[in-house]
Amino acid sequence: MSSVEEETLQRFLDAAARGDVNHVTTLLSQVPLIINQRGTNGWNALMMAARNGQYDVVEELLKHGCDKFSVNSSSQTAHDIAKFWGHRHICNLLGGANDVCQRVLPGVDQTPQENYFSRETLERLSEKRTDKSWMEDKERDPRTVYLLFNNLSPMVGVSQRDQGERVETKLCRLKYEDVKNLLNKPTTVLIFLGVEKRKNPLSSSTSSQKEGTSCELPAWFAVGSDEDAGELLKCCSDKCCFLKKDHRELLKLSEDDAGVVAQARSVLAWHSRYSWCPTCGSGTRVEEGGYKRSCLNSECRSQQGVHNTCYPRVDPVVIMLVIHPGGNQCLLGRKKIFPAGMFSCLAGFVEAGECVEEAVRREVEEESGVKVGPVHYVSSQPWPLPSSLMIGCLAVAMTTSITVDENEIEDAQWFPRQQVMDSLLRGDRSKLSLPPRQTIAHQLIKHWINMTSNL
Ligand SMILES: NC(=O)c1ccc[n+]([C@@H]2O[C@H](COP(=O)([O-])OP(=O)(O)OC[C@H]3O[C@@H](n4cnc5c(N)ncnc54)[C@H](O)[C@@H]3O)[C@@H](O)[C@H]2O)c1
Ligand SMILES: [Mg+2]
Ligand SMILES: [Mg+2]
Ligand SMILES: [Mg+2]
Ligand SMILES: [Zn+2]
Repeated sequence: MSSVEEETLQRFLDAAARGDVNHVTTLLSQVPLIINQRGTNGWNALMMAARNGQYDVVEELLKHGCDKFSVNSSSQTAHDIAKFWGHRHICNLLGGANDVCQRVLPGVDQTPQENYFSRETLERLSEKRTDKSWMEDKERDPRTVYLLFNNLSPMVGVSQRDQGERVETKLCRLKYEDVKNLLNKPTTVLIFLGVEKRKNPLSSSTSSQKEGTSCELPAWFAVGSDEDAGELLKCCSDKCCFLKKDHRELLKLSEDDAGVVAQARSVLAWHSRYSWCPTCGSGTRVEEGGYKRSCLNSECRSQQGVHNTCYPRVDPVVIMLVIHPGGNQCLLGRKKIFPAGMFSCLAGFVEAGECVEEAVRREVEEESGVKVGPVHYVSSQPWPLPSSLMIGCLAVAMTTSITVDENEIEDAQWFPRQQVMDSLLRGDRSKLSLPPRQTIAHQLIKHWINMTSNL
């Protein structure tokens, strides 16, 4: 960032903190990108306004589409900051529909929580998946956006930002002309992801109007190909590459891009693992915009009734922060593959014929020997590696002695709340390091800390 840009950003942040709406609006019209930029302390304008109770500025920034989920270096959102400083009116503004929620569901925790991989920037329009001619028109439409995947890795461009401090990984958005030859190849898989969402989803009053307008909007497709990566990169004129096969690379995307990748990658992973009919072993045909594989054998049992083998699968996984009966410690474990010093929430696949609460109790007891009583759902997260749905819970321990199942985890311990806070909020990783903010494990831990700190 040049010194002029730095100075403009400082003036913008000061204006937000002071509540000078006019100055904020003027600077926004001159430098729109400034809206989410963060100053030296990691705070953006929304956080500054939230800290100082500047209602009008918060309203103006939201109107201009600022990112209300962005976090400062202590992992706090603007909502966390407003809550901490007691600005309830700002919490309501940042929480959106909280007032209505309080009225119809009194007592329900309203802390807005959006997990990485969860953001839906597209309207899936599932009813259009069977409309072949609409789909073909969309495929050829020059406004249509194509995302290209090679062996499940998305094609990205890499751009430097913020004086090289932060490197942003952005999905390459290709056009029909770029991919049309690839689409003709028999091994290419094409997935209809949806259409772009309208700016104001509440604006149309009837469903027929909604139908009319949504269908006009630009469509997005994912294209999966296992051909030579070097050849595929020629589809794009910009400098780009395929993300490395390390799952941490997927955590470098923006929230918007991560949401689309979660959808595309899970469906493509299903195609790559389920090429043959799981019921009779025959070949299959891709249908419904990539959301179904039908068996080619007309005698196959999967042709009758609804067969879940024909649709992309989602595997439920429970992930839980277990709280000590004393209330001031939580149970964290580590797998051998974790980086040194890192501990996380316990987790495990839900088994057939098992409810979420029982899966939590069973997995915790299997892995740590601790018996769990009440279980409370907090939030969920799609985890596209390849297609888990993480179901995040808080659970209360009934016993405290730990016996680690060494086949699954290497260690499990009770950690005092203060030590967890030091790591989470102050970045002190000398005694404990936690998973990054993009994981629901991190968000569950943060949720517990927030819940119990009278913020
Ligand atoms: N987003 C997060 O914060 C986060 C944190 C922890 C774990 N996870 C994910 O949750 C998943 C499950 O956690 P875990 O490994 O502790 O589970 P787990 O404790 O159930 O143990 C995994 C074992 O369960 C068996 N298994 C049962 N059903 C399975 C299925 N449908 N697919 C694959 N294996 C199955 C396999 O033997 C596997 O080795 C992990 O794969 C990981 O990717 C995500
Ligand atoms: Mg387990
Ligand atoms: Mg486990
Ligand atoms: Mg298990
Ligand atoms: Zn079959």
